[in-house]
Amino acid sequence: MGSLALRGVRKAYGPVVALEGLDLELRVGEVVGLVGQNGSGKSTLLKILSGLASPDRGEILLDGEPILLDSAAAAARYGIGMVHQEQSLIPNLTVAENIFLDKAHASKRFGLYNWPALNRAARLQLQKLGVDIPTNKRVEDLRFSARQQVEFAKVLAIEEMVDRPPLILFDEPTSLLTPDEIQALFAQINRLRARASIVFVSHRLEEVLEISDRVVVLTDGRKVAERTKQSIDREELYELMVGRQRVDPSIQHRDRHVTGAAPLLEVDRLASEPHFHGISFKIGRGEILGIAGVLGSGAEELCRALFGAIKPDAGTIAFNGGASGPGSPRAAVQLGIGYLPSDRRSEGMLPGRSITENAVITYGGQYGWKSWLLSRRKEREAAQRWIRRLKVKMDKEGAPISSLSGGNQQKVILAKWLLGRNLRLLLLDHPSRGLDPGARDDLFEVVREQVDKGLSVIFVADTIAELLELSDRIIVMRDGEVTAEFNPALGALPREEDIVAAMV
Ligand SMILES: Nc1ncnc2c1ncn2[C@@H]1O[C@H](COP(=O)(O)OP(=O)(O)OP(=O)(O)O)[C@@H](O)[C@H]1O
Repeated sequence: MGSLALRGVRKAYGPVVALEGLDLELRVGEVVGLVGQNGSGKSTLLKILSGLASPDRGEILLDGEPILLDSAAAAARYGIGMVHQEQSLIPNLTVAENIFLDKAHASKRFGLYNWPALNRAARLQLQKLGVDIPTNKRVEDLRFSARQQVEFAKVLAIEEMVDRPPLILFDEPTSLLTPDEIQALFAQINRLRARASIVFVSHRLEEVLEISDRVVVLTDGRKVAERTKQSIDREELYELMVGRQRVDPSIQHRDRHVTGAAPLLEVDRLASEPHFHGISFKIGRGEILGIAGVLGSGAEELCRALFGAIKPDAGTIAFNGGASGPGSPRAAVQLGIGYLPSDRRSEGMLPGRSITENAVITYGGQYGWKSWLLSRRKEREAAQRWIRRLKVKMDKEGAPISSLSGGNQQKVILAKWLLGRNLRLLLLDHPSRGLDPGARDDLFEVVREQVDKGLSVIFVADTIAELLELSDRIIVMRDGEVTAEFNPALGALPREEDIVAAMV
């Protein structure tokens, strides 16, 4: 049995202290759940453990001996590997190549692959997970969940390289998986548990409590609680993290009323092959339409089409009484349509620019151009109001957006849309992905408040619980078609299993 320990670890980025005085023990046979608000230091800790960042102070001990983790290769030599949230696979290489990509493997001679040996070795890795994926298939041709298993197998291949039990780090591994796929992942983690130490980072507290033996809570870079799974429940964990009690959202839902039936948007037999076809629905002013669908259901592309980013092949979009929907994102913005994409990093932000610049980028100029200084000041003040309201954790507004933690970047991108004075329809594609549970509740509160003032929202949900919590109406999509429609605003809350049945 071995153990890895952090002692007094500190890490700062300029004036921002990301981790302070952190002591943590990771033992073989144990899953440690790591939770904390956005910006509390979780990613920084994972980076330190995987050799991607070095602590400023403190030490890392392996079986009591100090070790230096100054690169990913050094971490791999000690048996440490990370299953990344955004997968690290190379799409046009085969499964086998990806599994052994960064490892010197015996199946490579004189720079050339011995393909049979490589495929055999890859099959062995996949067998450890109990999965059967063709090892000569290119990764781009696999479903997302299969790609994640390859990612997992790639990390597990570290096991053969070292003579000690591995430490496997999972960074929000479930956010793109279906409930069944999550259970399959948990079964694999359970199988692995006996011969590895595992760190599981997630904002989904139920899942953390299900899979972890011990839960560690970080606040502002410090460990504020460490509990065994038996000694804590979801509510207490939420309170420890967020610093307040959770309000039951179902009560808020009952209090909401749909403000008007006049349709703001009418979609009729809309199609964009191969993504979706025959999609028809209406959404009224002040209404929240939730869309359920797994990856590949077409829900994401539908949002893009409503924002004018994908041209439909057939059907019509009538917005606000107009005959046609937006022909381009620019036209969408002018019509009062906002869109929070699920891939915020590549589509939603300008990484080199400051937090404020990112917030005002879309609606710059909405206070007029006459008095330039006055308008800019109003713009900034409006941005600052939203940034405060959404509790963006930052050093200063002039800092680059890329210096924020993932969840806080997301809040800024959301603020960018909320700034729009003529915003009528907001398309939210997985808005809570990456947000901590408190931030997620704050976001939903903001959405409800804006909807009460007449904003309409289309929202592709991360989980069914969220869908039920926020939506007035729900449509379910599968393989590009609407397979079911539910109407919780009329009082009948659909059953979770009915929604799932229409999804998969
Ligand atoms: N490269 C960087 N430059 C400046 N500050 C940084 C940098 N990376 C992280 N930080 C800061 O360190 C703190 C911790 O960030 P970290 O990404 O570890 O948080 P997190 O808990 O993973 O958040 P999230 O849940 O949003 O992913 C934050 O205040 C963040 O702004």
